[in-house]
Amino acid sequence: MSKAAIIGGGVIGGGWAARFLLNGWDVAVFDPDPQAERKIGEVLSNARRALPALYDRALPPEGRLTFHADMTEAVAGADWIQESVPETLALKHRILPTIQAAASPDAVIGSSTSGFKPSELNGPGTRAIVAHPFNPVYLLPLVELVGDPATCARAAEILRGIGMYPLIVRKEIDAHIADRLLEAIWREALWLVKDGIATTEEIDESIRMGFGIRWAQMGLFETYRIAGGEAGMAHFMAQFGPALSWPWTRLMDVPEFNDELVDLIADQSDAQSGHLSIRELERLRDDNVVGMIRALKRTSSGAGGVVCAHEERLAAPSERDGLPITAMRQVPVSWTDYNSHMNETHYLEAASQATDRFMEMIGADAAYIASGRSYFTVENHIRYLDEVHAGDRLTITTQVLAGQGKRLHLFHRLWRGDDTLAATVETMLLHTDLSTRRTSEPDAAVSERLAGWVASHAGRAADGAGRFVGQPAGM
Ligand SMILES: NC(=O)C1=CN([C@@H]2O[C@H](COP(=O)(O)OP(=O)(O)OC[C@H]3O[C@@H](n4cnc5c(N)ncnc54)[C@H](O)[C@@H]3O)[C@@H](O)[C@H]2O)C=CC1
Ligand SMILES: C[N+](C)(C)CC(=O)CC(=O)[O-]
Repeated sequence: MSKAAIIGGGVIGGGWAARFLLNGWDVAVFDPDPQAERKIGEVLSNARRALPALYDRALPPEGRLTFHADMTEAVAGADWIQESVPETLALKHRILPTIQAAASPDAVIGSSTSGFKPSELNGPGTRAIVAHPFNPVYLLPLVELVGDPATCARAAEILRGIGMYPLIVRKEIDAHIADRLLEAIWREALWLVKDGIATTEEIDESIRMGFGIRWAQMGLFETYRIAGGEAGMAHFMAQFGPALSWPWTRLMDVPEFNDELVDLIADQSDAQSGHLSIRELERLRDDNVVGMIRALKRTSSGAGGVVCAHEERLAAPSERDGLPITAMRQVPVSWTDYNSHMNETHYLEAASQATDRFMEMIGADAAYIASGRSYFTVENHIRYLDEVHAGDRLTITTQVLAGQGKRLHLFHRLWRGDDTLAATVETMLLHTDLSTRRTSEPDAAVSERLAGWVASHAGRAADGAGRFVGQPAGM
């Protein structure tokens, strides 16, 4: 079991704790704030409802969370130590030598700093790298890594293992890459509010109704390439380049940071969002982010591509009761309904995932389908046996009832994490030629693999198979 030590458990430390914990790491937290345990508990309960919802496979079982009054005790034996104390260089200079002294020689020591360079953070004898994440750390994959190349390479591999996207910054620079970009927008936004051009709410609308949606899927340069039309990037630059010297920007100048500016922004922000608590806003943000990343999974773009790659790495047991496990996943909140349990449609969605996996197992995989052959479902019978709730782990086994010629007859069992049989889904499929859309014989290799499964499941009981709707119990 791997262990992470989180030094400073505020907004970002809490997010790191959740990211590691929900990916099966043990997590030890040191934070002198007496409220730290409560705050991390609240962040964790938001993370538990959001992170598994990105995945169509189950995450590993959660690790163990401990809180420590002594920093060296938290750090002892950790494979990854993440410093997330406030953004003050003097404080980081006090903390890092203590971490270094207690750390295992090969532990990665990361700092969440938004802006300090490794050469500023490290003094004699400390060897921290920058591992700068984005809020919410448990959902957003990006981590900027800055520092010693060998340590960054090792850190990158660990971060991929917990579903993150490490971006190694080629040369250290104040505020790394993303925060330099964010700072430019932040500065311009502050000017617009201070000068009475726009309110905080209007600026937020200008982002979320337009370019904010674009950026999640293609970033800046690819979007602008498209904006150049068929002539592409060179044309885009020729057309909009002159604006660089027009009065479109005040980026070289910053508004004076004083109480008046803080009050102006804070008052408008309260008017805009003060009717929701921070935890409510976090849940709203998380639900939206999950929905967007799931949409990006369909084209394996951006953060969606990172989740797809991570999903491939998530190992699942292969067998239960002598039957193959064809799906293992957690139930997202979005699958539940007004009765506070998993809605009927998603029993079929989960079973359909199991059918797809079984098709892969007999060689009717993506390449086979691309070659013009597939299976079409012609009938399903679902028995809803018990309730399933958000966050429950579902394990699905698949039994082959018949598999000769064009016919493939499957019986899926949906097991809840507490070993309760929650549903069975009986599915009949017919092999189909995708060019004629008519049934056809599978190819010899698929038939042969299927025959192997038929033989190994022959004679097994399948309680509940072959039932019809309305059939009295016990019949
Ligand atoms: N808030 C954000 O959006 C982001 C912040 N960061 C960086 O993460 C770091 C932490 O920022 P936040 O989490 O926002 O701050 P925060 O104020 O929410 O949390 C800081 C935590 O550190 C604790 N702390 C204070 N002194 C400590 C000490 N001596 N030892 C251990 N813990 C101590 C505090 O009790 C608090 O819980 C900063 O370096 C910041 O630049 C990075 C990415 C985003
Ligand atoms: C405002 N901030 C500089 C602390 C922001 C970050 O560092 C990253 C983020 O999550 O936006």
